[in-house]
Amino acid sequence: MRSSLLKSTSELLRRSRGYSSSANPERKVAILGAAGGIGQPLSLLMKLNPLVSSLSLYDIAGTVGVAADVSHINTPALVKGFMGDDQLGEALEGSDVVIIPAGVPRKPGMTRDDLFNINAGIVKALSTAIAKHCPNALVNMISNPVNSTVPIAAEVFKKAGTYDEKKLFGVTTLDVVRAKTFYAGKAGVPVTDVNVPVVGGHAGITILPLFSQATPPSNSLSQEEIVALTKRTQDGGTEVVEAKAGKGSATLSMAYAGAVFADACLKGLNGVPDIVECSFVQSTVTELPFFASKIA
Ligand SMILES: NC(=O)C1=CN([C@@H]2O[C@H](COP(=O)(O)OP(=O)(O)OC[C@H]3O[C@@H](n4cnc5c(N)ncnc54)[C@H](O)[C@@H]3O)[C@@H](O)[C@H]2O)C=CC1
Ligand SMILES: O=C([O-])CC(=O)C(=O)O
Repeated sequence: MRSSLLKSTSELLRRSRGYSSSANPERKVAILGAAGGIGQPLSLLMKLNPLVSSLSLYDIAGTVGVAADVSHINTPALVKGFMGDDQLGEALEGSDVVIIPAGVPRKPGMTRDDLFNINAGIVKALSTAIAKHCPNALVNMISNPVNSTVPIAAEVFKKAGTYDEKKLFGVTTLDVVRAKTFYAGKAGVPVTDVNVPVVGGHAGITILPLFSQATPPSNSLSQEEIVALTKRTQDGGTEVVEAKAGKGSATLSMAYAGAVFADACLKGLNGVPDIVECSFVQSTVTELPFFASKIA
């Protein structure tokens, strides 16, 4: 009697969270730029995510090998590779979440804004295809400069009549990941217990880690140390770009952060919002009329 009561209570809980009684809903995730430095490890991490039933790997080159490789992993997600403009529609069709790490990364001495000219065109083309083939998908924008690529996508979606501010995100979760790691090291607390809210955008001083709100709180950090932690978080991308000395920017930590954010999106779709510890730029925050004229 007790066990059947427990069973029906947990069944009720599952239902109230939007799960079916037996399995998770079918969810398709598409990664655009899947053969790149971020795309490959991100493809691996999404293949490991039990909430993904179909994984669509798209790039302009190299996806045949990446898809064959990832598809051998014995997890449920069915993997398919797609390459080139002709296959973009099929790659996107029916996607619930689209993750975009397509585009060029920085080299030492460059700012994220220096990537604008080339990445703006890539993001515009991919967003146009998303509006056509999966207008209801949650879009996770990784391509830099995020502060600009998100408004570009927003303008494309508005023009297509598919814009929904709740479904377009600039992924800035890597700033949270860094802030947590750096804070845990300085405060001497276990990193797995740490949360640090980060607000704002994803470039230099627009990245605003709120160490005053960090948990667990630390009384031992001086003002100087908090200023140094803030600067290190804001310059985290540059730290990696310089360390890689011309071989690109953060890829592994970004793939991790992208997988964390996509997982939060999938849980949100399943009725279990878990986005609190992630960080994202919403198009409404950074949107500028300037971008409307750029893509007109
Ligand atoms: N949001 C964030 O926190 C971060 C963003 N990034 C950004 O992510 C982007 C990608 O970085 P990486 O993976 O290191 O670069 P990468 O050069 O290693 O890979 C980029 C991939 O995009 C593909 N690509 C280019 N044009 C495409 C198109 N039209 N459609 C589909 N795929 C296309 C390329 O073939 C390549 O495989 C860069 O813009 C970088 O600045 C990087 C780290 C953190
Ligand atoms: O700094 C870059 O160019 C890549 C990036 O956005 C990051 O690592 O945060």
